Amino acid sequence: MISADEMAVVDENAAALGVPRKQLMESSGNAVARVVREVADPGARVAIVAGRGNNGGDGLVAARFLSEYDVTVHLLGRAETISTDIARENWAALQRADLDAREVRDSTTLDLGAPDVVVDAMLGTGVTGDPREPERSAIEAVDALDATVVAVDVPSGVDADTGDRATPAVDADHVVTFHDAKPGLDALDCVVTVADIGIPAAAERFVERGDLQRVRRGGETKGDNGRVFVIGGGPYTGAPAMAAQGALRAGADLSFVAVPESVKTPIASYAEDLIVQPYDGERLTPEHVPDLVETAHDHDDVVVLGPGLGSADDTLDAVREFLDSFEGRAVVDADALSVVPEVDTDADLVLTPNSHEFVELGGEAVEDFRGDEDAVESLAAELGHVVLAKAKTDVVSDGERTRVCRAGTPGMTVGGTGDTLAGITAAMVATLDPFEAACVAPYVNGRAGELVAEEHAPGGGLLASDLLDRIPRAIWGEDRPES
Ligand SMILES: NC(=O)C1=CN([C@@H]2O[C@H](COP(=O)(O)OP(=O)(O)OC[C@H]3O[C@@H](n4cnc5c(N)ncnc54)[C@H](O)[C@@H]3O)[C@@H](O)[C@H]2O)[C@H](O)CC1
Ligand SMILES: [K+]
Repeated sequence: MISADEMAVVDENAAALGVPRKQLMESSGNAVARVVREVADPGARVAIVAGRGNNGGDGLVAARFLSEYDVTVHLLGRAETISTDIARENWAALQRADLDAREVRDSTTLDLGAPDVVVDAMLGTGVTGDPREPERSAIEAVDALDATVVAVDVPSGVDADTGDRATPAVDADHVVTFHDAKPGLDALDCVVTVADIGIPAAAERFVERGDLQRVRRGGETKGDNGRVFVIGGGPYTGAPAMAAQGALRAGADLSFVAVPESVKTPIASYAEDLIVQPYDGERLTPEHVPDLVETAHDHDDVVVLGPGLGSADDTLDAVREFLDSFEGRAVVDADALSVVPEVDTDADLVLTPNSHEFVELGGEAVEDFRGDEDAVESLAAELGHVVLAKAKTDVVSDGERTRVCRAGTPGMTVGGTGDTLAGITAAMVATLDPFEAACVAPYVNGRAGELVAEEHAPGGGLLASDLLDRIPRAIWGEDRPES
């Protein structure tokens, strides 16, 4: 089962892997034609009613695979209003091939004749709201016919995710859906064919640019896009600042940094955008914990626990106590990771171990997580938290779902890229399900590194701080062609 939103992610990932949508459309149209051949003999009259999106595009492709039938294509609107390049190119091919393809400029003049089969290629997963004209009249015309109806992807007027039927909606005898079953088709009283259209499994397994569709920028008031609260500092100062800036660059509205008084000034000097809240002393100790937990709970912050904390005994005691009493969402990184197996926390955690910390957490020692994804999956299942295992190839698992992220560049072995990743992850956790957040964050971090390498550090010498101002482009950048 796959939702329409998830299908759009997989579609774009297939394109990123070199299988463009036009190729998928060719396979989709071919699959529709195969079902038409199952339900009608050669010579039968086939009316293909096409909308102006890619659902219509599938129908236009199907027309080319039905040469032994008496096919008429009815495009619901003027060709120049076709909404995607690939559908428009398929319309042009029909015109040049001199197939009987007509533009229906006024839905009241729609005359489908008396076809044996109707292909419903009007509305698919891109439908918004109840069918509007001309699709509305066309659906009523199709339902009034005494013909076998083959719907493309989903009957027009039916919601692919919920199965809800708009008024009007097509009564289909057959539905040809693509790649995976759609939840909304289950309850329909018709024959459903799930057609493989050549999307590689990798389009779901690997995190690619399609996953960026998940990144949400929501509400209008400050904080709607997340508040991140970095608890770090201690011996090291760069790490908490880098994590806090990474969070802002990835879309968080506010980024707070709790660090020892002793390092407040250098951290505040890194970026005026950070709100530094010092705690007294030289490092995190248990007496600081109640206030930190209260602050995090009061503001529903996504916490980043760990950057630069160091591993003094009383600091690790403080981490233990924090996790014991914190019930919100947190990214746990660096020195804070080692105590996670010891505490039974109610918090929703995303753990971001490198290969050394992975073993400290109880994971199996592996060369690279790629090829040993099971090790990550079993550790996540054992700990009951999302694990983002970082290496040349990152592997993310929540104990059931496991995905692989290959984005990045060799120069990213430099110190600090784990800190930017922790901040990006927290920003994503603020608006996404923790597993999805943990999948898209390393893609963003890796893509930012690739942009740095492309622009000014091709051989190496990349600084983690170089990633920061590339993060927005990695997410919302201009290089995301319609594919
Ligand atoms: N991997 C795959 O599953 C593939 C699926 N394909 C097909 O693509 C459609 C989705 O195409 P999309 O262009 O996103 O949207 P639609 O064609 O479904 O509809 C958009 C189209 O219709 C207009 N529209 C939207 N809402 C309404 C409405 N309520 N009333 C009237 N008109 C409406 C809108 O303006 C657009 O013009 C999917 O279903 C598959 O069939 C790809 O072919 C390849 C891979
Ligand atoms: K349809």
